[in-house]
Amino acid sequence: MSDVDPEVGEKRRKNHQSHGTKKRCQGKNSMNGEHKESILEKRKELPVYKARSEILFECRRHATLILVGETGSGKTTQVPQFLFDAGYAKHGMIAVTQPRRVAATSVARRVADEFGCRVGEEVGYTVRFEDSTSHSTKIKFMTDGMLLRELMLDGELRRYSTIVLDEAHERSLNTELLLALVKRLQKSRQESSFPLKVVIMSATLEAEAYSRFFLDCKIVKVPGRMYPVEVLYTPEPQPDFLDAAVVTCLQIHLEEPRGDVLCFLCGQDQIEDAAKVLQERSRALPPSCDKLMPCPLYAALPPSEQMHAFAPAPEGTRKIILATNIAESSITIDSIKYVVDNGLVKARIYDPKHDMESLHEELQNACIPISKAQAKQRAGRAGRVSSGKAYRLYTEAQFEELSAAAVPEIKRCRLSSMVLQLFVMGIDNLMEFEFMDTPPILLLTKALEQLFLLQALDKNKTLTDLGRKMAMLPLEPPYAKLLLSSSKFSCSEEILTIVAMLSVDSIFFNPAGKREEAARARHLISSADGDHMTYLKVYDGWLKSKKDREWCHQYFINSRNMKKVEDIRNQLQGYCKQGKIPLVSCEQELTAVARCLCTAFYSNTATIAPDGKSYRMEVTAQEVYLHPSSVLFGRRARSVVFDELVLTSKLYMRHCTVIDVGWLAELVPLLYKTAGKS
Ligand SMILES: Nc1ncnc2c1ncn2[C@@H]1O[C@H](COP(=O)(O)OP(=O)(O)OP(=O)(O)O)[C@@H](O)[C@H]1O
Repeated sequence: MSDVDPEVGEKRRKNHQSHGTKKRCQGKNSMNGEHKESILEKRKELPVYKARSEILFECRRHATLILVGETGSGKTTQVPQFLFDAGYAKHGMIAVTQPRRVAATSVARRVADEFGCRVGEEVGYTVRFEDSTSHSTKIKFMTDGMLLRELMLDGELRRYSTIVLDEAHERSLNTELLLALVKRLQKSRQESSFPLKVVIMSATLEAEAYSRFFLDCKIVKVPGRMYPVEVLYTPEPQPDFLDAAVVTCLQIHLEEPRGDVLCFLCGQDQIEDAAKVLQERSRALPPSCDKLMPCPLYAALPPSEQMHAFAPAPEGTRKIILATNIAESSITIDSIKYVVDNGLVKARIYDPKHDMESLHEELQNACIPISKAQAKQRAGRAGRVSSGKAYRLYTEAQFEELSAAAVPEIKRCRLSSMVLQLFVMGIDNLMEFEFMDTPPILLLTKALEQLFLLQALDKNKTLTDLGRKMAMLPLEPPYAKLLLSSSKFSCSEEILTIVAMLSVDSIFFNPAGKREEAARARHLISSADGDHMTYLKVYDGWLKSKKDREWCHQYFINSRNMKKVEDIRNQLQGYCKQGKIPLVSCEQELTAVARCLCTAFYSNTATIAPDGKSYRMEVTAQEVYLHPSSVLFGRRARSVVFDELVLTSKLYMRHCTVIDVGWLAELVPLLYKTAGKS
């Protein structure tokens, strides 16, 4: 493979295009000469473009390359095109992984535009439930979860000549697993006639640690950034981040020159609250002032609505994008000039000892401080097409106290899903498997134990048929087991609804000032059998109302989330059909649903204590409480099964359903007989 001169690269591309489909020249995205020239001019200004020869030179010499360059310097958009121009896509595709779907889809659009094709032609993307690639695709953006899925089906990944792991500083379980598996795959392919090229990229990565893991591979550091970003801190710590964020956005709107704002908040609830407050306060703005347009951006938002954040605002309007950390890395929204950073991120931390997720602060604001690397990434969303400002809603001293990088998920999350994926790939000796950061033994043991009790592994720690099927579903193992067992209990239609309902943030509104009214309305639609059965009633009621917004309003139900539920339900139904899981309904025989829940959430069962308030878990005798949001709260149900245990001020059971403990020995003999509870 030879390095190519940039102009030659352009020529090669032109030639390549002339062999392509006629559609490209006729399609919407075919570029006129002026647009093409201006894009090429902009590309040439990027720091990464200037380092092109060096990058390709080192790429040729080394199997693995680590590339570090400032945010916005051009890593994501340029490097895949350099590799293409240098011929790396001749014998296989170039895969570029992204931690999130919004990044994969938006970056693919930009690169397709620069490349001069339509998305899905030479440049495409694959994210969960959406594949925009074709036979002509050479550069494929994808979430790291999708590449893992492909690895499970084809362990050699022979369709790819090159894998670019972008935003590798984000140590999610998926990135972690990919780093380890790609290293392993590279070793096995090195000996074949089809070696695998690996490029690892980020603006904020501890390059030396990654280099050590990849056998002291080459690090290329690209100097320079596009435009300066001025960082401003608050003089005092902020007691209320939501209020501080709203006030800062309004201040920017009143005092700063044109340019959109990207404001980081924790989760959908905060975003919706902030959008409402901004909407209300903007009515009091002087008529001479530009209009203000709040624009939510979070993972649960349908992709078509997420795209509003990327579209230009109407003339005379300033867009305020209210986003979770899905907008933290990789994406460019070209109009962003100001970033407001609350310094927090929603995070769950798993406690293996008690087998529960602990949430920090109160449930609604389950946030932990971000790392310095994340703060840098957030600020880096400005300064990409012009200079910008980052308003940090914390003091400089608080910034200095932040850890350099986030704790990798492999050290703090439930690992059962990851372990199951490894087993499907034939990797069952976890102690010898080379992770970049070794997971704590307790987390691994808990994962193995959970998979055994879910019958995904047998007593010899061998993957079962059920385990293999579970791994193919895009769900955490207990939910996958729930769905796979449901036809045996003749309630797959009901379980599909429940799993879809549990996949969205919350379907109930609980607005401040109207809490009692909301509770009364919820009571009218609740089921005395518990939360899961209430979800069934709500979904049924919503369908019968013909998805009426007024009906949702009456019961304080989030109609947008209900649509999301329907969407997820349809997708899961598709998986059931593929996996030949019969779709059957138990009609009104809801005991079947409760029994099915026990098989998946086998250890999450509890019985009321003599005080009539607390509960004792059946297996561990741990003291737990019904969460106040449960419809069973205050109803003194005798025994319950629940799907989540969370620690706030007490240990709370969330999503609870009434059961008969007598079922357990029959349904989960592996646990209840050995625990002497039968
Ligand atoms: N959609 C877009 N509209 C306008 N300009 C864009 C767009 N996408 C990218 N750019 C330009 O290309 C530059 C490089 O973006 P790119 O995503 O490749 O940078 P990066 O180095 O990967 O950044 P990060 O580390 O933040 O992911 C941006 O700074 C911007 O100038």
